[in-house]
Amino acid sequence: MKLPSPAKLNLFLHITGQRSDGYHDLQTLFQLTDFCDTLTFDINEQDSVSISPDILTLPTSDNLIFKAAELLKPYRKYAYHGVDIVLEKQLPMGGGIGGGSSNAATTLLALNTLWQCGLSLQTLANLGLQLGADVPVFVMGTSAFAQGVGEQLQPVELETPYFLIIKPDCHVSTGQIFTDKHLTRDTPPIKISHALTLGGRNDCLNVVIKHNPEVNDAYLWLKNHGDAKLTGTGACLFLSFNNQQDAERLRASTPEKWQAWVCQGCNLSPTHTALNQWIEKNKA
Ligand SMILES: C[C@@](CO)(OP(=O)(O)O)[C@H](O)COP(=O)(O)OP(=O)(O)OC[C@H]1O[C@@H](n2ccc(N)nc2=O)[C@H](O)[C@@H]1O
Ligand SMILES: Nc1ncnc2c1ncn2[C@@H]1O[C@H](COP(=O)(O)OP(=O)(O)O)[C@@H](O)[C@H]1O
Repeated sequence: MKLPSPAKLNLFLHITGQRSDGYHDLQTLFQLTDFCDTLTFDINEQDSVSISPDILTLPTSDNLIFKAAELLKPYRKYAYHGVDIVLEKQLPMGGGIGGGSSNAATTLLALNTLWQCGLSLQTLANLGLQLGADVPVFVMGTSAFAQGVGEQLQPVELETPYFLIIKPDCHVSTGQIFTDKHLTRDTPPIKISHALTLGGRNDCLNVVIKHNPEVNDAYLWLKNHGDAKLTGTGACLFLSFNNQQDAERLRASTPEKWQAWVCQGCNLSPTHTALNQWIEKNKA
């Protein structure tokens, strides 16, 4: 089973409060995209989980793909079933586009079918939340307005523009951003109708820029060309376009020190589209 694993963008990200466990309450608009990793799953009968090729900076036991598979093991129909997974990585890691969370969600969705676990999407999303706040949106598989830490999801139909995504050459620590005392933590909650018509801003932007001069440089450059935004806690920035040619043109002139990609927004996750096709094709 070969499935795409998409990136998300946070079209805005408001921090509305802080919980007693230290985590922050958010309101965000998740837009799914067609910018994807690819995962191939091959069931084995040795009860083992393998991931190839190795990622030098990421031991297998820390890989969210491995953690997702281990989380699903108790629900397998046959306890001897394992899986060999090949990961074709395209999405930059730790860039605020949710690649790790997306890979975890794709693994939960694939193995729920291949291991015949029979869990509902909501149960898979609840399980996935243990791995990261962004896992549920990828499991549920639609662009969504999210609240809580990102697990209270209301599916939405968004426009599907093209995006230029750029990645400054630095790694933003999400923990450092959320512990900065200057972070805005009291944005008044908005209603979904407001979110869909008027949008919002990214409350993390100023703190991210303060700690990461490379993000500041890239933000200033992108801002010259339109309404530049930060996704999640960065480091990636993005700009939307009505047509692909304009996005490609700006990508071609992006300074070489920054990675840059063009993709399109989508309302249904490419994982779900491919999984549904696989299920249809493999019906007995
Ligand atoms: C900010 C968001 C928005 O989509 O995206 P990313 O930039 O990571 O993609 C997510 O909510 C990121 O959630 P998640 O992926 O679970 O965060 P982690 O990297 O595990 O969080 C690192 C640390 O940040 C703090 N943290 C994280 C999320 C949150 N809602 N409140 C927090 O206070 C916690 O101290 C946590 O230990
Ligand atoms: N399969 C994976 N792909 C990417 N990152 C992973 C994966 N498994 C674990 N990680 C870890 O999760 C961190 C966050 O990754 P990612 O979801 O890509 O970024 P972000 O949370 O910034 O959107 C990475 O820095 C990496 O250490």
